[in-house]
Amino acid sequence: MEVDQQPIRILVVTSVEAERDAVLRGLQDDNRFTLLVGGVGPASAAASTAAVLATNSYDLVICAGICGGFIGQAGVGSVVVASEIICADLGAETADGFSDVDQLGFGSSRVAIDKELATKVTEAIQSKGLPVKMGQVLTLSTVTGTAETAAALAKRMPDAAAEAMEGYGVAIAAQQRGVPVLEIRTVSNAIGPRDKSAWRIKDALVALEQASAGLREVL
Ligand SMILES: O=C(O)c1cccc(C(=O)CC[C@H]2O[C@@H](n3cnc4c(=O)[nH]cnc43)[C@H](O)[C@@H]2O)c1
Repeated sequence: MEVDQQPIRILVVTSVEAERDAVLRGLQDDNRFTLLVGGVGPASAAASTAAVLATNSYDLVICAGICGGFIGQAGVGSVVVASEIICADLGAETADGFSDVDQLGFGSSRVAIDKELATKVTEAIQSKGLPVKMGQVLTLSTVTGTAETAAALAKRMPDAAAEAMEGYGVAIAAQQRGVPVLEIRTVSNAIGPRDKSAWRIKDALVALEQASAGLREVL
């Protein structure tokens, strides 16, 4: 007996409405995608995502939005597709520095990504003419706001490309349901001294729209 192939169902979680609207413009009414505004920060993102996944079935969850880029890794206006999602402040401060929960023996602060899928998405976004890289995306509850903290974080996490505030929450909710997850971020600001007036939010939202158009074509 031949079984009809069902279309893939994808849940995209953003933190705020402006990000959701940018993603929606890029997706152009593609009904395979459901958009959720999950709120700012990992707790709100996790709870919102888990609530939707409890009553609906999806094949893929994507955390999408704007982010800060590490200087020399991801420039303003560029796109980062997560190779790994890492909660960078989940652990303990010790006399010898930061210990993550993996070292403490309490689970993991890292969520793995399907590299083949992330590579396909990265290539599709690149085909839209956008600067894009695959790299670790950190989740933090507190936005980095000084040069000193930025330097310390870059030293502790040398392979990180970007930081944002929701990826790990979305990823844990998806992981607990056995659903694969991606994180796609566009860079609005360099990570460092806080100056929100310098954030290029409009440019990052335009890049998010274009990246979402690429996403639609590859999935
Ligand atoms: O003010 C606006 O018009 C506006 C439009 C869209 C988004 C925003 C946000 O403030 C989004 C907050 C969201 O952005 C992520 N983010 C951006 N830069 C950083 C950063 O340097 N470090 C950490 N997170 C960053 C984060 O995920 C926030 O939830 C405003």
